[in-house]
Amino acid sequence: MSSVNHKPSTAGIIVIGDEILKGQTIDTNSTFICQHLYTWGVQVKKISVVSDELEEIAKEVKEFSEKYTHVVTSGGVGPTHDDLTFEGVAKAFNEKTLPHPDLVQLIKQYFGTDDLLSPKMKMAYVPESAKLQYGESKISGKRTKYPMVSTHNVYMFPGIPSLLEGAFVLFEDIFRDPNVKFFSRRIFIDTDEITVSSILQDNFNKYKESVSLGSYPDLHNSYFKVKLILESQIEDKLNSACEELKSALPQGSVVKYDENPLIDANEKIHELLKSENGSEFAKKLEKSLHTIEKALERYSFDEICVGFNGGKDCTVLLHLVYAAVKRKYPSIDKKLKSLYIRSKLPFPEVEKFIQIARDRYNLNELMYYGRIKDCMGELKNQHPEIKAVFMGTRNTDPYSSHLEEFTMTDADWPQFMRVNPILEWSYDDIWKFLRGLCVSYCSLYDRGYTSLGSMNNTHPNPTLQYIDYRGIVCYKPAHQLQDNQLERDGRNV
Ligand SMILES: Cc1cc2nc3c(=O)[nH]c(=O)nc-3n(C[C@H](O)[C@H](O)[C@H](O)COP(=O)(O)O)c2cc1C
Ligand SMILES: Nc1ncnc2c1ncn2[C@@H]1O[C@H](COP(=O)(O)OP(=O)(O)OP(=O)(O)O)[C@@H](O)[C@H]1O
Ligand SMILES: [Co+2]
Ligand SMILES: [K+]
Ligand SMILES: [Mg+2]
Repeated sequence: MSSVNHKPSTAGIIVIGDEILKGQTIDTNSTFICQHLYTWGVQVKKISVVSDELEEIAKEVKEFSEKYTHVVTSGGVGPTHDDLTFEGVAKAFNEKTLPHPDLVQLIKQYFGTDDLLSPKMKMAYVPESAKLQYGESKISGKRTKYPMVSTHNVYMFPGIPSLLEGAFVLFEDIFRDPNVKFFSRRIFIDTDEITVSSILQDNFNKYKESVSLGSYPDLHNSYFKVKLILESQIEDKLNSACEELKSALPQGSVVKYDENPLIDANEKIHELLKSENGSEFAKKLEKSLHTIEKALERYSFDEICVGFNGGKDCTVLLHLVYAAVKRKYPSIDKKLKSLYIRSKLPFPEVEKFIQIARDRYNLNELMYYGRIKDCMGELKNQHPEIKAVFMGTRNTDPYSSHLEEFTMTDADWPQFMRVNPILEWSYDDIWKFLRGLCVSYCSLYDRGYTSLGSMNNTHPNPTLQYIDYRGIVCYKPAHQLQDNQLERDGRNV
């Protein structure tokens, strides 16, 4: 084995395309490439975005190729006039482009033309010294149909994210540095950067030979203010730096944070249950899990749907149902359905959170506008397969004291089974669950809102109000509300 402090190989990434410089497309390819190169032990030194101009591409490729071990490009390999990557790379090495016989053959197979002047054939013109590299599918073990073009130390990938992502991971062997492994640790703190800057500086100075330390504030996180990332190739050094830093930070400022409570969601919920062993909360949580299990026995995956409007109660509900569904159907490829009935004046913060949750929980969101009862009728028409709607209703909600865990909608409503797994939960229980598992919730709750309706009828809860040192009116976060009875004090209806 070679030395642990082996100098890592380096890489530069060149993203090619006017659409990115005009802000019409968000570049996700460089992030994807960086994440993979990092885990493969390669240090990315620079990312550059260049326009679809031959000179620009050639100049950047030349410079990157001289400076870094590897150069990865994304984009500009299609058939249209603005796809100039192959020509640009050729120019960087003072080469011409020539049609590569294998590519000519491929294009003939796909498009049925072997006319060397056809625009489709443009994709076959690559730098003279180009090599074609075929990946091997990780699933079938077969050689991929379309090759990656490389020359010297430059590797050219398509710009379409799904194509780039599919292809890039197949070439791990080209990039992976077997002598390098990065270890990393994260510390989350709930004080601001200024308070800890001198502590960070001291730790950095002491370990700078072997450990890198980064500080990343997050202005919108409900759980921490700053994320600290320590990295090293030497695990022992990393551990000492990390331990020393933790004890130097102000007492109580380090918070336990789970960056992805959806991973092993079911196991984590059961850990919470165990840690609350025997409490009232644990009993209610256990009963909720049972209700959800029963519902999943009674109704098939297609027959269920989660009522999700971005509120705290349905956030708890969604997380519970998600965990149970994952457990019951571990390899299902269908999306869980959610129902969102949009009010006339939704808060933008709520809408944004609903979008984030939709992506995170991989939901098939069915959205309707108008009165709830009418929307339920539309739902019935468009999705006759749905029989049951999971809801985050609690007994203390208006008109809800009579509800049971399974209650049909009222006789004069479109008929659905309402499944209410968290009926008995108190306001505090809701926060114990969300904060105990680090589940993300709508940002309005951190600004004093304790229950959410529409913009025209919802305000921050007056009990949470205080005046800060500048004399400005502020609100404490919802989870700090003392009197559970006052939950709806910010609501007009
Ligand atoms: C899926 C679903 C089913 C509902 N079924 C009924 C019902 O059968 N009878 C009823 O009076 N209200 C029903 N409602 C309305 C709710 O009781 C309640 O008025 C609505 O969720 C607004 O709550 P909020 O004022 O706390 O925001 C239903 C709502 C939803 C989302
Ligand atoms: N517009 C809606 N679209 C879909 N489901 C809804 C809608 N309104 C209410 N629900 C369902 O009814 C439940 C009860 O609504 P409620 O407003 O009390 O709770 P919440 O929105 O989850 O949280 P909060 O009480 O903080 O507003 C929700 O949890 C959700 O399951
Ligand atoms: Co509620
Ligand atoms: K920083
Ligand atoms: Mg609500």
